[in-house]
Amino acid sequence: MARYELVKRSVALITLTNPPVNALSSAVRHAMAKSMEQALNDPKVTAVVICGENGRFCGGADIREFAGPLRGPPLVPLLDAIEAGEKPVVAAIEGVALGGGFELALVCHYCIAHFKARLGLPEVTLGILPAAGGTQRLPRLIGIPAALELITTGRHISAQEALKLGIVDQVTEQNACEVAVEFALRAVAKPLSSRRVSMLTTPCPPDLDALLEVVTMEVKKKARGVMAPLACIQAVRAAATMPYSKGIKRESELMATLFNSGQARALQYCFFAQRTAGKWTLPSGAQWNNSKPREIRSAAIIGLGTMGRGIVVSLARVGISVIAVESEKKLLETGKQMVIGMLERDAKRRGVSASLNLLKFTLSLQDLKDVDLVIEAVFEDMALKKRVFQELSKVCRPATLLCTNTSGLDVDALAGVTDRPHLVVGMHFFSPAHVMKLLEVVCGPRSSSETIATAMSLGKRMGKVSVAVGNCPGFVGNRMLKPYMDQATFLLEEGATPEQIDKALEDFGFAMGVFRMSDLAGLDVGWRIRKESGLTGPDVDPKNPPRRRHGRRYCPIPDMVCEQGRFGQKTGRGWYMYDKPGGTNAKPDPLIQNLLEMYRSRYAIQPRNISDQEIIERCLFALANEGFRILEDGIAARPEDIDVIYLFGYGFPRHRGGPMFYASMVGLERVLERLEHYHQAHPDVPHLEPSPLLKKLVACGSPSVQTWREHIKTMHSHL
Ligand SMILES: CCCCCC/C=C/CC(=O)SCCNC(=O)CCNC(=O)[C@H](O)C(C)(C)COP(=O)(O)OP(=O)(O)OC[C@H]1O[C@@H](n2cnc3c(N)ncnc32)[C@H](O)[C@@H]1OP(=O)(O)O
Repeated sequence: MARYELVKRSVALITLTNPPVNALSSAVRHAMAKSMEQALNDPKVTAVVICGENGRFCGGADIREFAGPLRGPPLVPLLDAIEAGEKPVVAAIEGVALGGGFELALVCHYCIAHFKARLGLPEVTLGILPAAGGTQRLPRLIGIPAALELITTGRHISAQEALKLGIVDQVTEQNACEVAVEFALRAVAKPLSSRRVSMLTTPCPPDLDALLEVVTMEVKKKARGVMAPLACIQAVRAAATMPYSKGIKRESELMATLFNSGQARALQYCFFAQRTAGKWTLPSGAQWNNSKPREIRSAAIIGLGTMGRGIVVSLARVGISVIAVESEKKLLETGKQMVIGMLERDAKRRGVSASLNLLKFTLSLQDLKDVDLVIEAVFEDMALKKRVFQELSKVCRPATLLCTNTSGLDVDALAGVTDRPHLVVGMHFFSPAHVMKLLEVVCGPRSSSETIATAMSLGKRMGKVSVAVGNCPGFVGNRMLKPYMDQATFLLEEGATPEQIDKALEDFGFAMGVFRMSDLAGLDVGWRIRKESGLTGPDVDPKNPPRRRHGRRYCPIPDMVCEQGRFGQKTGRGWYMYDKPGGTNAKPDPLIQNLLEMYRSRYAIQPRNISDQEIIERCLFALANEGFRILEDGIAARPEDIDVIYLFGYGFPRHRGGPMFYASMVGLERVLERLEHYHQAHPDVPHLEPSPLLKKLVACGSPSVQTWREHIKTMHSHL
């Protein structure tokens, strides 16, 4: 857990040995305390160097230990003792120094960082604060504004930025540990008092209160309802207004308010859920760690619409050659100019040169014969996609992978028209594809494990959070969206307004309520799909009662909104009104209010007052209920996968953990009881009928979300 060696006859080298990130588990803290004691008591030792094994200094506290009672030596006295010691201690930072790892570096009298190292205090992203003195030492070292920024955002900084800020003393391209040992030898004779950061006076701006007020407002706006950043601000205020001994107590009190909070549990769950999602498995036994992905050097994108353009940018910026195909010269030229502009802007932002040399634009599918992988991103029309896949089968070499960027169509039906169904997989990107982190990798029943491994690994290479899902209409994300949006429109019928529903969802933590989000996405897409599936338009069977389809409740209000040419932000009108087409400032529209009133009076619906609680319960429990069905159907392998999809693709608030974690936090029994209640009130809404898996979990005593998988006996796992 910590290795102790004497090097150069007088330097104690303490190496943290807790792979993969040398987290400060209780065993590591114990070993460190022993090693430090040995070093400080050994007269041969004149200086100490602390480093981490395998080129990683320290990833911070062992987050897994937060779930149970805290054991082992506390970190604060250990760190205080290191700082107070009479022998110089040098941190040799390679890889990462995060959280408690960064706090450890802050108590060392000197820091040497490898030029590729990253440092940061990401505790806030885990719902806590840096409680091993980080909130007290960092402001003393780099000042209040810079410390506030790092602590409230959790941003990682490079070694170069750390040098500029005065956090590290030297950046090296050599072995940081060797450089640190030499540095330590030179430091032996030097006085240490000015190197003890807790003894420094915090440089305090004259307008401290105004500064803290501005940061508080910013934080509240960015992370609505999230507690940890606000507690971080209070802790930093203590660093500015109190001596270290009092400030550290304040830090600890604030940590106590966060440590066992639901938000901290949710955020820590998100951290592990994201990592769990990468670990896909198939019923065949193939999985992430036994299936080798193919190397992808070249790719082709068919279609240069919004999605296609974003995918081209995502591929090119990670060094993959891309051939982009359009069907008409004008579309090709427009797409080309937009892609070039996007890549140039992206490169400028990242301070690199745009990889335009990797791009080729063509009107001919024949040019694709040698590429490793094709992603089709044409219009969401099955017949068109089938034609493209048939063509691709003819022109591409037999080993080329064929991927479809569809948001819900049958991937296996597309595989069926090719000569290589095992090489076909869905890659559902989210718009804009070069910005959104989520990728649903849709595994058809015939997709090979190598194909899935390749799509997952390509997603990772593009910086996406990739989740493997089964093949069913809408896959996971969009399948769950339907009951959520249905509830929102039913609530409109019953008396709510779009702004009331959106406010309730935004107060819950969504960046955008369902109606604002729909306006942004465009209302015409859903309308076209509803027309094509005979739910609205001339194909509706006139024998249907007006607000029913296929024996279920149906709300035609979204169709009525579209019939007025209100397609959302792009037309300047949707559920809200905007200053102009493309405007983003949503204002409630009296015309929508009129439409709702006329609608209710036409169908003799007596509007009622609807509470925010009902809005949240009906929208979010219906959402989670569909998630349970998805688990039953084997379309998602684990609740973590569903939650990750909603966190990264649909703006579900991270401090709530995702829809499935949220349901577990509310209590499955309560969710079941409320769904039963609402289903009784609305028996013609099948989505409100509690799923068998939910009932089963409640009958099993509502086990923790991490163990649900053991209770899912899927007969037809698609994953
Ligand atoms: C008395 C209690 C002690 C209190 C001490 C004072 C309090 C301090 C607060 C903290 O320090 S909170 C922790 C702050 N640190 C972090 O948030 C860092 C989290 N980790 C990362 O950001 C990344 O893992 C990384 C370090 C940048 C490495 O990224 P990479 O992509 O290379 O690997 P991953 O796949 O993310 O991780 C590999 C593996 O390691 C697990 N893991 C990573 N960090 C931790 C950690 N701090 N604790 C426990 N486990 C960690 C991760 O889950 C992966 O494991 P898996 O099994 O593959 O899921």
